[in-house]
Order: sequence, then C-alpha cells, then structure tokens
Amino acid sequence: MKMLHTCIRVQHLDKSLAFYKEAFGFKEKKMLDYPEHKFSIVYLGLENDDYELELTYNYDHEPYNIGDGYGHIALGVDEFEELHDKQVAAGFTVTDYKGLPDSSVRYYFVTDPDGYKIEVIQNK
Ligand SMILES: C[C@@H](O)C(=O)SC[C@H](NC(=O)CC[C@H](N)C(=O)O)C(=O)NCC(=O)O
Ligand code: NI
Repeated sequence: MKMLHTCIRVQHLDKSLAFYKEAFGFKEKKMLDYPEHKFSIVYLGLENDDYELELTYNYDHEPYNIGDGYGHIALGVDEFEELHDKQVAAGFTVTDYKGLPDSSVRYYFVTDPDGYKIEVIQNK
C-alpha cells in the first residue's frame, strides 16, 4: 500500500493553480473536467515525486470553511531560506521560521488562496 494524494477543495481553480505553480513549482499531471456535474479535478505533482496534490473545483462554490480540524500539508525542501525569501518577495502569506522544542527541525508556513496552510520543512 502507498500514499497517492491529498485532496483539497478550492474556490477559484485558476488562483490555486497559479499559487501552487509559482510558490512551489508544482506541475499539472492530469486535469479532469465534468461540466455536466459542475466540477473539475486537477492533480498536481513535483519532479521526482509520485505523491500528488488533488485540487477539487466545484463550479461557483462559496468560500470553503476549512475549520479547525485541518492542520497542514508538508513539503521538504533543500533550498529552505532561498524558497522562504522568494515566497516573501512574491507577496505570499509566509510565517517566520519556526522550530519544535529541543529539535533542530526548522519549518515555516505558507497560506494558499483558500486559507490552507502548507508547511515547508528544511531537509536534513
Ligand atoms: C479519483 C479520486 O482521486 C477522487 O478523489 S474522486 C472523489 C469524488 N470527487 C468528486 O466527486 C468531486 C466533486 C464533489 N462535488 C466534491 O466536492 O467532492 C468524490 O467522491 N467526492 C466526495 C468526497 O467526499 O470526496
Ligand atoms: Ni482523490
């Protein structure tokens, strides 16, 4: 068994696609559109990684209530500080660096157009 993808529902597909492509370099792997059912699905992926992010777009949907149950989707990066600086310069909502007590793990969060938090963790 293996993990395949994580699905989030997005209000504006074009804004979400632009965000994930610009902020993280995601590429579109597959786009499924069902006008008769008024929804689309786009699978996004990173180079050298089979795990995908699935964006579900329901036509003309109100803003989603993400609630307090959602935590984050995490990405591991080598160019940690460079990516942080690039995302800040691009005007994305980015936190300062964070860390866990008694741990050398460094991470920060970027918020996507719907308010989903994406955690960026510095690869060891
Ligand atoms: C193919 C697989 O990756 C899917 O996730 S399809 C799941 C399917 N999605 C939809 O029907 C999208 C439109 C729907 N209005 C929605 O917002 O989910 C589905 O069964 N969705 C129901 C669910 O609870 O995820
Ligand atoms: Ni799915």
